[in-house]
Amino acid sequence: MEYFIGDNYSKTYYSALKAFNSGIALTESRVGDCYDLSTAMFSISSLSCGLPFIKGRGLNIFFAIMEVAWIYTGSNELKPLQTIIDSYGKYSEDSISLYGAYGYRIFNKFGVNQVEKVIEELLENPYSRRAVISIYTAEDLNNLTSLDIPCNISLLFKIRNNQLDMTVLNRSNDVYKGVPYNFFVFRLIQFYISRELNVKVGLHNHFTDSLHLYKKDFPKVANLIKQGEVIKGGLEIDISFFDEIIVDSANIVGLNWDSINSKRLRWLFTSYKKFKEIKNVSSFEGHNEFLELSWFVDDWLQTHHDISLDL
Ligand SMILES: O=c1ccn([C@H]2C[C@H](O)[C@@H](COP(=O)(O)O)O2)c(=O)[nH]1
Repeated sequence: MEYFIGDNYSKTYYSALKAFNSGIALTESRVGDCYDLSTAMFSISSLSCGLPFIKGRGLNIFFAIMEVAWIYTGSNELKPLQTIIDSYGKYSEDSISLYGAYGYRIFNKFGVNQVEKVIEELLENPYSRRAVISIYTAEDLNNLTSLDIPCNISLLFKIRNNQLDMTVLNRSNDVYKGVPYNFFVFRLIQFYISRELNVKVGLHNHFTDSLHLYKKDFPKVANLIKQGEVIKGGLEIDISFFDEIIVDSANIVGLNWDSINSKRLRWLFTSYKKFKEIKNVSSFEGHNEFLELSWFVDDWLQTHHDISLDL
């Protein structure tokens, strides 16, 4: 078992990438050969929204925010995610919905709003050890040919020291493409519940039974490691960012980007739309006003489009 413990998402995530630097045996998997580190546990104490920033990683900030808003609205529709990542349809059986959709399972699918139930339980019994959100179900075992079986299987909440701790249980985790987005989306659920309970947001624990890196992504990770430290001392966006995403979640997911209330979110999505049309960096005009987001945008532009905002 590997442990990655820290007070900064970017630095802790970076230490997990570094763990793939040493001779781990290559194993086969459903979707290609990978290096499997086996069980791993992250435990992060931070006041950020959970999105790691590593220069050169080229994380898709537009997708990350779309996914978190999509989960918050309890949707299982493919379209919002496909709007950002064209190829996302490969995870859908009917080209309309996603079988494993996390938000749909958390809020709707089982006829229980599990977030509200957890809030009720912890308000009534602050010492409860029964506040559990289930994502994976027995039904999934009967449907293993699905293109989208949930990887994060349950979320556990406990109030300790007047803080809301969360433990995410994960069965299978892609360290490169899965972990950063998984941190961010479940951090929103932790934030929302802690806000409703009026307690501080606490530890973010994330256990996986398989932390792996696909062979095809190994050179990119090796490059990040060769390049050295996390730029900007591990940039963090404050967790209050979720307040803005929650307010605008329907506009984000509904693609009504001109109507987004938050200035920085409206800038992000309308600029993105313009960029898709004109493929020119000028679409991100005014970026200096939104520095934290601009670091992500710039890294995405540099990594995937070979252009820069010159921050
Ligand atoms: O939220 C998710 C969803 C998927 N994956 C990755 C883990 C695996 O690499 C792959 C799913 O493949 P199976 O474990 O289902 O074969 O996607 C994640 O890391 N997080």
